[in-house]
Amino acid sequence: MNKAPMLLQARGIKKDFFGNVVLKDINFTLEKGQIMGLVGENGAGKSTLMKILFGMKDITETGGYQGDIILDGEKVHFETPFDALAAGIGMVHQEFSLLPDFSSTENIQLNRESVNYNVTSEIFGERLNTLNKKEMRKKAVEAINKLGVDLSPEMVVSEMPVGHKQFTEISRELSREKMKLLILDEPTAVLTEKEAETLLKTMRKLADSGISIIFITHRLGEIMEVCDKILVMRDGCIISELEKDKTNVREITKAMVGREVKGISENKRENSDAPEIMNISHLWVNMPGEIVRDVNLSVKKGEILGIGGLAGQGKLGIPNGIMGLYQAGGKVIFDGKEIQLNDAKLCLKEGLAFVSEDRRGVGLLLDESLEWNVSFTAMQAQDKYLKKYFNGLIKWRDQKAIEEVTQKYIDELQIKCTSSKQKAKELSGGNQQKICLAKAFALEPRLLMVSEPTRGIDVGAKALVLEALKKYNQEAGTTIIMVSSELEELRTTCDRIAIITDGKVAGILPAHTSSEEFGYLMVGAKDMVKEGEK
Ligand SMILES: Nc1ncnc2c1ncn2[C@@H]1O[C@H](COP(=O)(O)OP(=O)(O)OP(=O)(O)O)[C@@H](O)[C@H]1O
Repeated sequence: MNKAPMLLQARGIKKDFFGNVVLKDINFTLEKGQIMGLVGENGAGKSTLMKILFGMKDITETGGYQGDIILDGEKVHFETPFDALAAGIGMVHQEFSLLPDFSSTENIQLNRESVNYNVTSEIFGERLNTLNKKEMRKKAVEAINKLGVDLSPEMVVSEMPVGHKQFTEISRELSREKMKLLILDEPTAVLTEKEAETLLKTMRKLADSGISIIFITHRLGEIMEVCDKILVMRDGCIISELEKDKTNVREITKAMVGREVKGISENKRENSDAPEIMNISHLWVNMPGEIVRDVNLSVKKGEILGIGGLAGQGKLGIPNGIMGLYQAGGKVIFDGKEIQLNDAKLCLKEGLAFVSEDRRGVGLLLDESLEWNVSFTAMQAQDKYLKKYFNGLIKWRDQKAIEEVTQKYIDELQIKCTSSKQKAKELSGGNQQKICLAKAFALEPRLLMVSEPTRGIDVGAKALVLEALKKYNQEAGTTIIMVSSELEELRTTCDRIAIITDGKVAGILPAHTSSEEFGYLMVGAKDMVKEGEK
């Protein structure tokens, strides 16, 4: 068989951020129509390498890079994403680069019309009036159809659940003409299994039409399903290059972390006699795409209660509603006292904490240090990590306490950073997720809600994060409500799992119940379930 022509070659790529070397000597080639998987632990350097290929300002503003990139036989050096776009490279980033106040159609079409990558909404607003909206909608719908998903072209980005935002990003790239290379940085992290499957199929179609794809994901099953070859990165180097047909998930994992990865120990606790700590009755939450209609739940003190279900059924709406991030109604009683809904600050004061699934949107203060991120909410809501003078009249940051608590969680969660003073935006995605957890732990809540806690976390660190939640639950006695789209992760971490369908509780089963039974609840076949409370 003839080898496909080469599209891309990277030769001796090196990158440091102010002396911190994050890419050492990267060499690889990519053929036309080939899908290359890029895997590695959190902080291995995957996103940095892709940002170089796409001419991102994080790279140009930090001294550029060394080495050569050859595209279609010509040496290229992109100073801005526009240079990369003009050369036929598209990229879907880990963080969304959408305009929140505009619809999917506008986002899909505007970025390709735009002349300035970071152009403000005001300018877009004016431009919008002069554009042919009917034509734009038609093209956006074409791109959405290419992807094969159920996405409303009219929905405004700020009201979309994360999965829809991701599809808008991908549709935007698909609407570009003359695309040669598509870079997808963890595109499936915010998608459900079914949505991810759709995306993988589209990727295969695109590759068959001659477009090359670089695909970063922590879900190794997806790598095996769709890639032709796999590059494994560790600590800024390429550790191995594997052909899909000659490798397996175990070998890839071992290459990534340099050791065999231990599974997560199973939770076999049954504490049915524990008293109730939270009672949720007739809860409704107006979270677009994750509407909660009528949820009734009793949470037991000291347990880890899992909340699962298919995307769009309302599981994400529950913690978001209780914590006041979306409009909610109904009654929530916590430790004998009714929680005032729609007031996030009051919830924090009552001893509730929430790690959102939307890490960048509500999770982090990106321009601030890790110390500030970990301690800020506790300082603001609970007067923690403050020194008080004159009977509390004057409060001042307790720098030593702040440093200590941040360092404690950097060690426990193995957060990869240069120091606790580093800015949050400089951390890799997975390590940012760990900071979100540290921030919640630092609040020492009586009840902690976590939503998609392992999103973007590598296979090695996943067990670490789940074990950290269990340890925190056992040692501090904190009750945890964990929302996740990964049933297996719920089954190994929780005591009981409630499945949400159509905005209501379809049933609650002990975590050790078989996946099949949970599956029945998810698809509304309650009658098929044998055991549990239903
Ligand atoms: N703007 C920046 N300034 C300083 N350091 C940075 C910056 N961007 C990334 N880094 C560092 O470069 C290293 C590699 O990060 P990168 O985001 O490439 O990792 P990754 O492999 O994509 O990880 P993840 O799987 O968690 O997304 C990390 O140690 C990170 O802290």
